[in-house]
Amino acid sequence: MGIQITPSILAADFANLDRDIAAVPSADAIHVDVMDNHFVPNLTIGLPVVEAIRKRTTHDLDLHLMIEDPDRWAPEYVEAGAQSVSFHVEAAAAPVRLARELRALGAKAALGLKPATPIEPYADILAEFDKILIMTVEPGFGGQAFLDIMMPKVRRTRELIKGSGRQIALQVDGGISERTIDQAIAAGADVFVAGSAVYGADDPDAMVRSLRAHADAELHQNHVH
Ligand SMILES: O=C(CO)[C@@H](O)[C@H](O)COP(=O)(O)O
Ligand SMILES: [Fe+2]
Repeated sequence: MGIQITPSILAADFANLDRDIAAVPSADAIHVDVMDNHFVPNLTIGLPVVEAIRKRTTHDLDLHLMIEDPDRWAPEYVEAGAQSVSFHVEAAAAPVRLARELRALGAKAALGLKPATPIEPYADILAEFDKILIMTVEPGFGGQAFLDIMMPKVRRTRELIKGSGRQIALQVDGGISERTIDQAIAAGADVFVAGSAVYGADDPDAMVRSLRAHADAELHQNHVH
């Protein structure tokens, strides 16, 4: 599977999404944060904007739904053109049924966990997912400080993934930068969301490549995965 760097357009200019998505050709996918002002105290974009983005880029779209009632809405984001849809376990009524529905529609299904949500209760359903998303900030806003206290959970999740014998990606989201990515990779993450680090850089695409180089170097040094 390898390392993946997925820039978050939450830190882009929402009036210039076309330009800012085109500014990161080295991205493995574009991370799109959907917030509904209920599951998190912030409001971003929804289906019409995802449909519009889909027409403007050939990159995969990695949807991160921070919304209530994902059981109702997540499949619609596959119809809108997403290749991967993450929903939060704290919000889902029937996470296994929803994961199966997303996969049946042809998308990857990912299970998201807020910082205070432990992974252990979900050990038996991990194999239903293509990816686990461990939040390394409280969801809702970009530009927050990386929570290094989440690294034990990332390690435990990597162990559970190994135990499952499946190819399941492990994504971290929040506060990822050249300074913090090493800790996350050492803990076992292989997919990295970066918003402010990428779009706050003078050259966003150079930052994507730099983050990947950091991750590759740390991976080879530690042989963690
Ligand atoms: O899901 C979220 C925030 O809730 C993220 O995807 C942020 O967009 C990451 O931004 P940075 O922490 O990298 O600035
Ligand atoms: Fe996100």
